[in-house]
Amino acid sequence: MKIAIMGAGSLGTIIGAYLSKGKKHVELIDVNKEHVEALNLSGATITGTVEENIPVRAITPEEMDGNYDLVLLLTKQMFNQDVLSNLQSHLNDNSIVLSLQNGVPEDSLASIIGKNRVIGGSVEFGATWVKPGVSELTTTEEAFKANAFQIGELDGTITDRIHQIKEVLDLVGNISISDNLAGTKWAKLLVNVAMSGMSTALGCTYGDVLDNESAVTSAVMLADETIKVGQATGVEFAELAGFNLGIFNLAEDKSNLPQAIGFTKIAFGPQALLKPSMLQDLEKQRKSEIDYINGVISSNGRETTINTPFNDLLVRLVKRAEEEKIVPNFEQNLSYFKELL
Ligand SMILES: NC(=O)C1=CN([C@@H]2O[C@H](COP(=O)(O)OP(=O)(O)OC[C@H]3O[C@@H](n4cnc5c(N)ncnc54)[C@H](OP(=O)(O)O)[C@@H]3O)[C@@H](O)[C@H]2O)C=CC1
Ligand SMILES: CC(C)(CO)C(=O)C(=O)O
Repeated sequence: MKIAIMGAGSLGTIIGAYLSKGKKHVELIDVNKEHVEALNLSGATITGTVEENIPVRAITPEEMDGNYDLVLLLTKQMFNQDVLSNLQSHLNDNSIVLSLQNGVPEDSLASIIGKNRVIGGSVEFGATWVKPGVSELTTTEEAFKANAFQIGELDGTITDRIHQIKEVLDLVGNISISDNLAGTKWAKLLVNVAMSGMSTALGCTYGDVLDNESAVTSAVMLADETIKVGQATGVEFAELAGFNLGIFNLAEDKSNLPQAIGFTKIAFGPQALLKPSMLQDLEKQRKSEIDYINGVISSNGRETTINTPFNDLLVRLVKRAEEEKIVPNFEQNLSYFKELL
C-alpha cells in the first residue's frame, strides 16, 4: 500500500513518522521546501511529550509520482480545492482519501474527488510545528497512544477497507471505527467550536478559558449553539471520550448551565496547556480555519433559523484579527462576550 501524507505540518510530521517507523511505504508531501529537505536529511523529530527521531521520505507536491492507495489529508481546509486538483492525477478508482481535518469537510471533498474515494476521521490529539523537520506532540503520550483517531465511512457502514486502514493507522496510536461519522465529526467540531474557538478569540490556552468564569460560560454557550444547530440538521452527536455531549443542550431557562460549566472544567482541565491550531495560525499571521469551524455553526444556524450570537461574534473577532494580523487581546475581546452574556 502506497501512502501519502498530504501536508506534513504539525500533525502530518508526527503521523508520517510513526507510519514510516512501522515500515509502511509512505511519502510526506509538503510545500515547505526547507521542511522537506530537513525531513530527508535529518529525519522527522518529534518533541514535547515524546522525544523521537525517525527516518522518513519527504517530497514536494511537484515530485509526486504514480498513484497513491491511501492519502491522509492533513492540509488546512481552505486549500482543499487546490490540493485535490493537484492530487487527482495520482488517484486511481480504488484510491482512498482520508480527511483528518477538523470541521466537516467530507461532503465538499466528495464533490471534488467522488464519494467512493472519501472516508473521514477525527484526530484526538494535538501537535504544533516547531521548525523544519520538527513537530511537537502536545498531548500526553499515554492519551495519544490510547486514543489517536476515530475513522469511518461516510454512510457509517463497517467495510473491509475501513478495517485495513485501521490496521495501518494503529501504528500511530489506537484507532476506533465509527458507525456514525457525522456524529463523530460534529462531536469533535463541538470541542473546536467551544474550546478552540474561545481560546483563539481570546488569544490564550484552554486553561486560561477554563480559569475565567465569563470565558468558560461563553464556551458553553458556543457548545449549546453547536448542539442545537447540529440536531436541527439531523446530526446524532457521538459520545466524546465516553461523555454524552447532551449536557451542553441548555434549557430555555438555562437552569442546567452550572452543570455544563462544571463538566467543561473537568473534561478539558487535563488539556489546560493546549493552544489550538487556529491560534497558531493567527500567531503566524495567517488565515485560520474559522470559516470551517465556528463559521459552520453560524451558516447552518442561518439555514435552520437558529440564532447563533456567540458563534457570530467569535467569527467576527477572529476575522478581524486575521485582517489586522494580530493575536487577539484577552481582556478586550472578553468584554464583547460579557456584553452578550
Ligand atoms: N495541529 C493540531 O493539533 C490539530 C490539527 N487538526 C486538523 O488537521 C489539519 C492539519 O492541521 P495542522 O497539522 O495543524 O496544519 P499545519 O498548517 O501545521 O500543516 C499543514 C502543512 O501543509 C502544508 N501545505 C500547505 N499547502 C499545501 C499544499 N498545497 N500541498 C502540500 N502541503 C501543503 C503547509 O505548509 P506551509 O505551512 O508552508 O503552508 C503545512 O506544512 C487541519 O485541518 C486541522 O484542523 C486536527 C486536530 C489537531
Ligand atoms: C488539538 C485540538 C483539539 C486543540 O484545539 C485541535 O483540534 C486543534 O488544535 O485544532
